[in-house]
Amino acid sequence: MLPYYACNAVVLCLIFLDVIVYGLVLMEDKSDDKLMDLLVSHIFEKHVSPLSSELFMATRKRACCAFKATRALGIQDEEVKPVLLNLLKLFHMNWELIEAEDYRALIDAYFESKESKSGSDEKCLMEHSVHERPSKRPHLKQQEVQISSSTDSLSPVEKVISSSMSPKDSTCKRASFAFSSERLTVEPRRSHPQKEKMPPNCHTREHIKTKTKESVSDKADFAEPPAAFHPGNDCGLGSEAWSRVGGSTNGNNLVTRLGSQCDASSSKDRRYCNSNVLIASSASGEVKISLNCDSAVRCQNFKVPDFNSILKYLEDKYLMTHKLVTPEFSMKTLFEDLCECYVQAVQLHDPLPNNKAMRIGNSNVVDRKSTSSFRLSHSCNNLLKAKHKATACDQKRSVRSLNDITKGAENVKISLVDETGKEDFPKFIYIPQNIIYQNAYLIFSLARIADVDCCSSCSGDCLSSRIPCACARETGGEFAYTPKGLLKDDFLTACVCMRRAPKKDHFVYCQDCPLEKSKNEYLPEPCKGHLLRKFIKECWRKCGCHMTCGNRVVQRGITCNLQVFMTHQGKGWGLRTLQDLAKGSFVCEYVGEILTNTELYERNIQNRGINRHTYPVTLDADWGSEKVLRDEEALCLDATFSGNVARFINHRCHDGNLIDIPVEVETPDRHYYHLAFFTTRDVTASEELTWDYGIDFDDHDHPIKAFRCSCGSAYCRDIK
Ligand SMILES: C[S@@+](CC[C@H](N)C(=O)[O-])C[C@H]1O[C@@H](n2cnc3c(N)ncnc32)[C@H](O)[C@@H]1O
Repeated sequence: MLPYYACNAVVLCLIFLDVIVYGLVLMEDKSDDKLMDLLVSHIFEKHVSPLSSELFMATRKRACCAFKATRALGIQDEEVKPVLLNLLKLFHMNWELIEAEDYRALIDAYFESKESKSGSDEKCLMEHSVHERPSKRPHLKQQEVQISSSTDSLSPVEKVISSSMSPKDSTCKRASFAFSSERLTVEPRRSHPQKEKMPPNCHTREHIKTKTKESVSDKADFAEPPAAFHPGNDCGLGSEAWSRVGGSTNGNNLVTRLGSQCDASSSKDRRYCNSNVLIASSASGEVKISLNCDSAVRCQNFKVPDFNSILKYLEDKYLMTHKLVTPEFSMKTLFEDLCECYVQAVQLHDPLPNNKAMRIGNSNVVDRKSTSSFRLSHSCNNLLKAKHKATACDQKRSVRSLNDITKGAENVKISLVDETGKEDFPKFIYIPQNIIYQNAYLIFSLARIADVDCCSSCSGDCLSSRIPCACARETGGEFAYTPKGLLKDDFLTACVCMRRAPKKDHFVYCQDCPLEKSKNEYLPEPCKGHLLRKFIKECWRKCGCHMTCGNRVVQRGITCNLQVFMTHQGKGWGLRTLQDLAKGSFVCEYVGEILTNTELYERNIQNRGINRHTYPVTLDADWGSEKVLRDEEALCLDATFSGNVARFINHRCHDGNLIDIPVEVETPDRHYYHLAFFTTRDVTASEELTWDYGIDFDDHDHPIKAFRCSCGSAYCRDIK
């Protein structure tokens, strides 16, 4: 209990504060007085009947709110005035239309009026309109710049950050999200040099930031422990797993509320009432997003809407307003992106064991203490990036895409997108099949395939015959594929186990290792060992079966919908699937130039010192079975200059969702074979496809030049 005098002091302080705040409100209003009066009289210029003071005041208030919304974008009232007058005329004084969607009509009209101007202003605004248009909408900007003072009243354990409108704003119809998971929105406290350089008509997020009372950067603090609280019933996420782990303060479980509140009482329009977005993550890495639109629930005749149609509606709306050019944009991917980013942000900011430095991107090693959110945003997706990037007219950011990198060479188109808009398109020649570079010794001849190695007496589909044909001999008398074209579970499991947990006897050591020999002809080092592999043998030309035979999967080429994209973890380009893939699906083959190891070694020497991605794989699956291999028989594939889409598949230590399996097609020996990628588990649309390159990060002699791994796997081998 507080003593009586202390209570009085508190009350007095509150009154004093109120007076100050009220004074500020008045001061601000006073400065606008003239303009407002002038504007309202302009509005009613042609008004014939006597104007009631109520109507005058109501109009004044609405105009005031409109200016507030545009001022938040750094636009001068004077500039908005003619636009507002025009719109009122156009809409026959219907304010609702102007106020709808956070004054979108007004803001769009303002920018459109600006765009039609000539000169440098125009150029700047054009760029602005392309890259900044989405953020013209105040509620979106709010997501990034406003933190509610109401968060102060929340318990520190919750750290739930929601937005609420200040008392001054409460009469304005404006829905606002405070996008402010503390750790997602931290910014370095520094001045922005671009701000000074910007032309006066470039209204940027930075402008907005300066106008908000309390910017995110003032609030956030990296040093604070991660927010964690029990996502109870109120957030609607109370599944067992979540509630079980919730409430702990170990930093693994996070709940962030992106709230939107507005004075419902003052808003007749239900669309602008309370809503909030809640994101929770569990220790196991799951992320759940809960949308709470209580105003919708309060609607008469409330029915649960079909979520897909809401997503479709949103997609259309965003495609229109954001002018996104990527054909793959969908709300689903946006949400997935949001989850991914959330998890990344969480991972990146988890305390590191022994205070070790944390790595962000390819080669950046930064001390945790000096880590700024600028780096965090660099490694996160563009939801976060946008916040930092779109600060000036000269900083372009637009999605760039290619429709088909294969130029028609594959059965399917493979698109490429760069959501950062910053990367040069990769330079290489797309080839759908391996080609010999120079010295590799390869003979594809029917004469080399003995009758016992093919099924000339078969017809139709070998998989449907009661007794498996000779082509199944390689896989123990059973075909590796199911009738649906997937790898059989047993076969896949055996391959994955050999790869992930190889036993000693899974390695073979060649007497005269071609890899070592290629480095030094005179004093070769002992062989480091090659992993024994399981092979698939597909039917081929000498076989009597049909091309649609179930034992011809890899040779029929890519059938799934793939996309090359710019990763957000500093890995460069990556490959993702745009469709769900069942476990055991064939994805693509690794295609490149067929080189001898000596040729590859020489290429690597030439490229030494050049900081670039490398793309070789060694075809060493059977090197142990022959005592000595001639140089021209010890082969590898290099996709650096010529290759297919597989050249974009990034490495993931241990638990990649793809596995590479050797496939014999046209040659009976195993000096040359195809390397085909199959999924190791069910993969969902938009997941990045990865495989374990099998590299030892300490072996600097490995044909794949060592890189700092940012695979994100819990089993990453490159943790130093
Ligand atoms: C076969 S390429 C993969 C495609 C490549 N990311 C690109 O942009 O073209 C292999 C190169 O990608 C990069 N890379 C692949 N996986 C990575 C990972 N887990 N972490 C960091 N870099 C990676 C490395 O530079 C590596 O040399």
